[in-house]
Amino acid sequence: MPSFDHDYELRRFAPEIVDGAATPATAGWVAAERLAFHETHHDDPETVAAEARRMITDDRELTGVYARETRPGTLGADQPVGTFVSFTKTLNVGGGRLVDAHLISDVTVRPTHRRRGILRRMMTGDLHRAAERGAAVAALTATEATIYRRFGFGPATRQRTISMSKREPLKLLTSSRGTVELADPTTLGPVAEAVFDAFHARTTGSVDRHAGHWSRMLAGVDYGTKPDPNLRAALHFSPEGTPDGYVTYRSAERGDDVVLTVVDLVTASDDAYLGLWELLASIDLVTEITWKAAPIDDVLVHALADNRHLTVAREQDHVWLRILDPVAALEARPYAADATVTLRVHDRLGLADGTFRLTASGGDGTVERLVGPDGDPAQGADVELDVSVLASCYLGGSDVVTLAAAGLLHEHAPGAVQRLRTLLTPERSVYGVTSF
Ligand SMILES: CC(=O)SCCNC(=O)CCNC(=O)[C@H](O)C(C)(C)COP(=O)(O)OP(=O)(O)OC[C@H]1O[C@@H](n2cnc3c(N)ncnc32)[C@H](O)[C@@H]1OP(=O)(O)O
Repeated sequence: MPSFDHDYELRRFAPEIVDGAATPATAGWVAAERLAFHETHHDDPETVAAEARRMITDDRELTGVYARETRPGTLGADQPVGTFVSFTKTLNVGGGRLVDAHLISDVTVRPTHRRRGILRRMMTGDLHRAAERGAAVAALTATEATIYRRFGFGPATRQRTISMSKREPLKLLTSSRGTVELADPTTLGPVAEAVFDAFHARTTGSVDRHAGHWSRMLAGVDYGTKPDPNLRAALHFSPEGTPDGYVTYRSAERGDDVVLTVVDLVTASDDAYLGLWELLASIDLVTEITWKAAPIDDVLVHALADNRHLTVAREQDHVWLRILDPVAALEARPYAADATVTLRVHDRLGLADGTFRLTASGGDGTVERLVGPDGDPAQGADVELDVSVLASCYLGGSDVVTLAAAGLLHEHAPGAVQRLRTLLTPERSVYGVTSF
C-alpha cells in the first residue's frame, strides 16, 4: 500500500534570494501557495523577490511537500503539493507580558493531493519540533473553523465585521482629547510601527505584526510591490502631541453608495480610538463605513449617540492558540486573584497532556505537574478539559463558565470553575489586529 514517504518528500528550508531573484525552490513554493489560495500569481522576478524578501524579514521557515513523481505537462517538480510556514512573533498574554509564539501560516495542499494526510504530517511534525525547541504556545488564523481543533488549537480571540450607515449624521456622546491629521500612507511606516508597538504592549491577545501584514495594511499590497493609490490615512495625536493611533482606509462606489472600508485601525489610547472614529464619521460623501477587524467588546457601541447605526455583519474566531507547554504558558500570564486550581488537560498529540496545579499569588502563577504513583497524570483534578479548550480560555477571551455550559470543560470540585474564571479575568477585552 502506498505510504506518505513512498509518494512524497517533505523539505524544510529558508526562503532565499540569489543575485536579486528568488531561488527556484522559493519561487516554486510561493507559486504553490498562491495557487491554493486562488490568488493572482505574477511570476516576474521582481514581484516574487519582493514576496521572498518579506518572508526573509520575518525569518520564516518554509515547509514543502513534494511529489516524488511529476508527470510531463503538469506543474513542475519545484512546486510543492503542500505548503506550510512557521515563524516566531510575540503574543501579549496580559499585563503587558509578551511571550514568543510559534506562528503557523500558509497551510495549503493541492486539490489533487488532499485528504491523504499531508496537512497532518506537516502540522504534527512542526508542532513537535516547536515544542522540542521550547515554544510554550503556537498560533494561527484559520480559513475554516473545523480544521485545527483536532491538532489541539482552540479559538482564543474573536473579531467582528461591522458596518455603520452614514445616511444620518454619526454622532458620539463624548468628545475625545487630542487631534487628528490626514497622513500619507506611503510614509506612515515608522510612526505606524511605534503606534502598533504601544497597542501591542497594552492589548491582551495581540500578536506582533509581520512584514506581509504591514504591506497589506499600509500600502494595500497583498503581493507585488506597487502601493494602492486609493489608500488614505490619518493619524491621531495625544494632547501632548504624541502619535497614538492611525487609520488606513479606502472608499469605493457601490451602486448609489460610497462605502469607506477601514483597512487598518490601530490605537494605543481610548482617545485615539474615539478620535479616529470621529474623523471617519465626519468624512463627507460617504454613506457607509465598514471594518472587518473590529473588537467584540467595542467602545463604539457605548460611545455612539445612536448605537443602532452600528450593525454587526459577522463575528468570528480570529487567533487560534495551541498550548505546547502548559507549565511555561500558564506561568507566563498574569492572574487577577489569588487561588489554586488543578487542571487535567487531555492532549491527543501528547504534547501538553497531564495534570497541572496552578497557584496564583500577587498576580503571578506557579504551575506544578502532578504525577500519580504509576507515573501517569495524577487523578482528582478540580477541572478537566481538552488542550484546545485550555487554549480558548488561556487569555481570558472565552469565559470558562460559558465553556463549561457548552460541555467543553468539566468541574469535579464545586466552585472550581468560578475560581478559575476569577483567576483568568483579563484586565481589558482580549483582541488583536494581526492576521497571519
Ligand atoms: C493556518 C492556515 O494557513 S489556514 C489555511 C488552510 N488552507 C486552506 O484553506 C487552503 C485550501 N485547503 C487546503 O489546502 C487543504 O484542504 C487543507 C490544508 C485544509 C487540508 O489538507 P489535507 O492534506 O487534505 O488534510 P489531511 O488529509 O492531512 O487531513 C487531516 C485531518 O483534517 C481534516 N480536514 C482536512 N481538511 C479539512 C477541512 N477543510 N475541514 C474540516 N476538516 C478537514 C481531515 O478530515 C483529517 O481529519 P482526521 O485526521 O482527524 O481524520
